[in-house]
Amino acid sequence: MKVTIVGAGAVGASCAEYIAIKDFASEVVILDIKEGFAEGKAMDLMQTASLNCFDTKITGITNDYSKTAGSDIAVITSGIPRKPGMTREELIGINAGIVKSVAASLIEHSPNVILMVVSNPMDTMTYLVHKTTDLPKNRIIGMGGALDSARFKYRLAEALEAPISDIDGMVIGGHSDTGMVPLTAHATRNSIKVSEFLSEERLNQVAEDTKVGGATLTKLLGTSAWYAPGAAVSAMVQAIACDQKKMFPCSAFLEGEYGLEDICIGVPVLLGKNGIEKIVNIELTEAEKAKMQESAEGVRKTNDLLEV
Ligand SMILES: NC(=O)c1ccc[n+]([C@@H]2O[C@H](COP(=O)([O-])OP(=O)(O)OC[C@H]3O[C@@H](n4cnc5c(N)ncnc54)[C@H](O)[C@@H]3O)[C@@H](O)[C@H]2O)c1
Ligand SMILES: O=C(O)C[C@H](O)C(=O)O
Repeated sequence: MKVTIVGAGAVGASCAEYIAIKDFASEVVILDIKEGFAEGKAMDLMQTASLNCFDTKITGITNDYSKTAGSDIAVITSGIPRKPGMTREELIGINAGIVKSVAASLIEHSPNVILMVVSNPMDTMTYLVHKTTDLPKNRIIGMGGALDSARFKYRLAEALEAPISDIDGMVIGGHSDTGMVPLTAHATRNSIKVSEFLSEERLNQVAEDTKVGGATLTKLLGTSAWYAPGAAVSAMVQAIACDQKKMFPCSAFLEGEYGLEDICIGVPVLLGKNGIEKIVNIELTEAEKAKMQESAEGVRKTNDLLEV
C-alpha cells in the first residue's frame, strides 16, 4: 500500500506521522514544492521509526511526481492555511489553482489513485477535483466531517464530564464555520441520547463550539490546527487501505442523496478499498434537513467562485 501526501506542512507531516505509527502502509511519499522540505520532514519522521516501532518507509521529494507513481491513495494538503480572523472560504483564490494542478499531476502518475482532499475550502476543493478530473466519484473524498465529529465528541464529553470513549456523534454538512450540522439529536452516551443528560441550551452551546472548532484553534495557534486533522486523515486512509467499510462523514459528490445534487458536502459514507463504498442515507429531523439545505447553499456560493 503506497500513500502519497502532497504538502509537507503542518497537516501533511501530521498525516504522515499518524499513518506511519499505525503501520498499515508499506510506503508513504511526502511531496512538497519547497526545495528539500519534504525530504527533511521524511528524514525526521524516519528517525522516529525505531522509537515508535513502525516499518513504514517514508520518503520525501521536491515536486517530482514520477516518485508518486503507483500510489493507491493520495492526500492533498498543499495550499495555504487561514490566519486568525479569516474564513476558510477566503483561501479559494490561491488554493484552487494549487489543488487543480496537484490532482492532475497525481492522476497522471497514478491513474487508479483514490484522492483525499484536505486543502480548504475543502468541500469546494473536492468539487473542483470532480469537475476537473475524470476520476469516478467514489475515488474523490473530502476530509472534514471526521475531524468535525471528533471535535463534537470532545465538546460533548466536556459538557457531560464523561470519557470521550463513551460518546458517539457525527457532524455532517459543509466544513465551514457556519455550515456544519452537528447531529445533536442523534448523539449518544453509551447508546443513550445525550439530550437525556444535557439541556437544549447546553446542547446548542456544544453545537456552536463545534462549528467554530477550527476558528478557535486558529486564534490560539496563529495558524490552523494539524494534530486532529492528521489523525482524521489517517483513520480514513486506514479504513480504505484495510477495507474496513467504516462509517465517516465525508465530503462526497451527491446525485440526489439528501435532496442535493451537483455538490460535494459532508454526508455519512462507508470507506473501503474502493474509496466511498456507499453513501449512507440517515433519517434527519426536519430541523436538521433545513440546516443541511442552508449549508448546501453556502457551499454552492463558494463553488460559484470557481473558474471551471
Ligand atoms: N479539511 C480539513 O479538515 C483541514 C484541516 C486542517 C487544515 N486544512 C487545510 O490544509 C491546508 C494545509 O494546511 P497546513 O497547516 O498544513 O499548511 P502549511 O502552510 O503548514 O503547509 C502547506 C504546504 O503546502 C505546500 N505547497 C504549496 N503549494 C504546493 C504545491 N503546488 N505543491 C506541493 N506543495 C505545495 C507548502 O510548501 C507547504 O509546505 C490548508 O489549506 C488548510 O486550510 C484542512
Ligand atoms: O480551521 C481551519 O481553517 C483548518 C481546518 O479546516 C480545521 O477545521 O481545523
